[in-house]
Amino acid sequence: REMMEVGMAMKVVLSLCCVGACSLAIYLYYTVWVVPQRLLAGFRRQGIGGPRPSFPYGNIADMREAVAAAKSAPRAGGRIVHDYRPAVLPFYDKWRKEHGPVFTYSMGNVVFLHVSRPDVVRDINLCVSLDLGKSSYLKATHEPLFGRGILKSNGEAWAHQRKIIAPEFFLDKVKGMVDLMVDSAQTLLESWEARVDKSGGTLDIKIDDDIRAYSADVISRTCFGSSYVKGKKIFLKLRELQKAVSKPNVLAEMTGLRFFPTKKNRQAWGLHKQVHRLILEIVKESGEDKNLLRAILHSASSSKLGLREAENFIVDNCKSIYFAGYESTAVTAAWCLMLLGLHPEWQDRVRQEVLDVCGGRPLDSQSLQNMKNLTMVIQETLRLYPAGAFVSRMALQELKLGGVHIPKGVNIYIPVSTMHLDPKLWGPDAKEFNPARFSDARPQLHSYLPFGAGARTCLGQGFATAELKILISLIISKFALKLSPLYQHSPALKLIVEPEFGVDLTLTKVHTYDRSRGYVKVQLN
Ligand code: HEM
Repeated sequence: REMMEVGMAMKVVLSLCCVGACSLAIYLYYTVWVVPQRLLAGFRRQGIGGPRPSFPYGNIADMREAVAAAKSAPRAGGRIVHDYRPAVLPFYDKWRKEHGPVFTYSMGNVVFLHVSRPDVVRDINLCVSLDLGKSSYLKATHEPLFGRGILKSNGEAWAHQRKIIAPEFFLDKVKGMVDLMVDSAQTLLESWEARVDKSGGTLDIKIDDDIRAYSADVISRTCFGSSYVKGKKIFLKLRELQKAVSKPNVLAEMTGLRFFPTKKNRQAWGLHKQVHRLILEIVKESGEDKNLLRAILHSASSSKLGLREAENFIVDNCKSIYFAGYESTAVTAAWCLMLLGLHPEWQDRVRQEVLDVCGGRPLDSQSLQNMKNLTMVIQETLRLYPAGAFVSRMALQELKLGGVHIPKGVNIYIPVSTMHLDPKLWGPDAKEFNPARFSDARPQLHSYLPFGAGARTCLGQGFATAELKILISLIISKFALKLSPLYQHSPALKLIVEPEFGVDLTLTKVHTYDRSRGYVKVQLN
């Protein structure tokens, strides 16, 4: 009898396990396949199609195939092609040809709406509702890098962070940072000058590390009141962290589970802990300067947050600023110098302009404003090489934009380069470097998106522009640049689009700075 009871109990347990396993399988099938299929069917009913997804990864295999094919395709025979889409996002080109400028695709159970139709983009730009948030795709993968800081948060939490951080980048604050930025640039200029002199007047140089150090120094000093030397470890760790999380963790994205101790996860968690500790050290040592760090600390201490939450609030927002303010500006400066190296005629125009505007006086915010050619060169760099490949959003509630009904949970991706290279918007020379196109006041307001769109637009835009103008004007007024034969043009999408092998330039000194006479032309042999 006892044996029978044990047997019965075993049967019950087994049956429960079977029921549990079946329910889990049905649940997974429902979330991974049925829900996204319903969303896609809803779009098809509106006449919006897209590539057919396969179970369970959607269109990921198609995307990988297209990337592999693009990698093995022959290069443009040494010619520099500014359109980075075939190299970086080859699948979009194919899908856009097949399905038009608005189409759907899926990655795992996440549904994407690709939008490159100007009227829909304009509506996204104009939408200020909190129901349109940041895309949650890759949130699990990127968690160690951004946490719940301003870059990735949504709703009231985001609005609160934006209110604290945005005023620190208003124009009057940026004006007050110009001297610090010029100071940071001196280190780079002096080191390049010494190296050019040492090598007999001309130097081949890979510029990226020096430019990153400049950008890191600017952020450290202006926002955190500390020097790059102090912040250096943070930047190095953040860059490692960026590399560690630059590939999607598909399993974590599909299941929401991030606790598998895979090698990549362990590496990212370790780096995250180290950065957390380093940022809190900077906080402890910070003085009473009125800077961004003070504003964040003040907000954390006046909110009703527990110690742990307050620390996370501080660290996540500092990490977001370190990352946002450092990478994209450094990469944009590198692309800009590459383009000037290719276009000596624009280099001459900018050099002359700097001499005319400054006349040997130190740079200030007014002279930066008067540099029209330089402004156009930077705008054109950001049009051809926008660091952010997409503007990404998510419908946190059901929305209607540009006449398209978008259900809750759908991710909206605007491919920035496609908007920037559209010949209907920018003319037949859209793929060429022609800064003069920006001589008309703000062309293509809603289709020029290097700093994003609408309520979530980059709040460091004025800061970044000042920082870029200072660096480029000082470099151009001292050196003539030529693109080195060592340069390999290969834009690559890491988290942002960067030159895969860096930028190699040949520098020759053209002016030297004399305290009494300002910039003095160097006599070239
Ligand atoms: C050339 C340099 C830069 C480029 C190309 C750039 C680009 C962008 C882009 C595309 C976005 C997303 C906007 C959107 O989704 O609509 C963004 C957001 C942001 N950027 Fe920048 N950025 C640059 C420099 C900076 C700097 C220097 C800072 C600060 C020091 C900064 C701080 C931020 C912040 C905090 C956000 C998040 C805004 C929010 O979600 O409310 N950026 N940036």
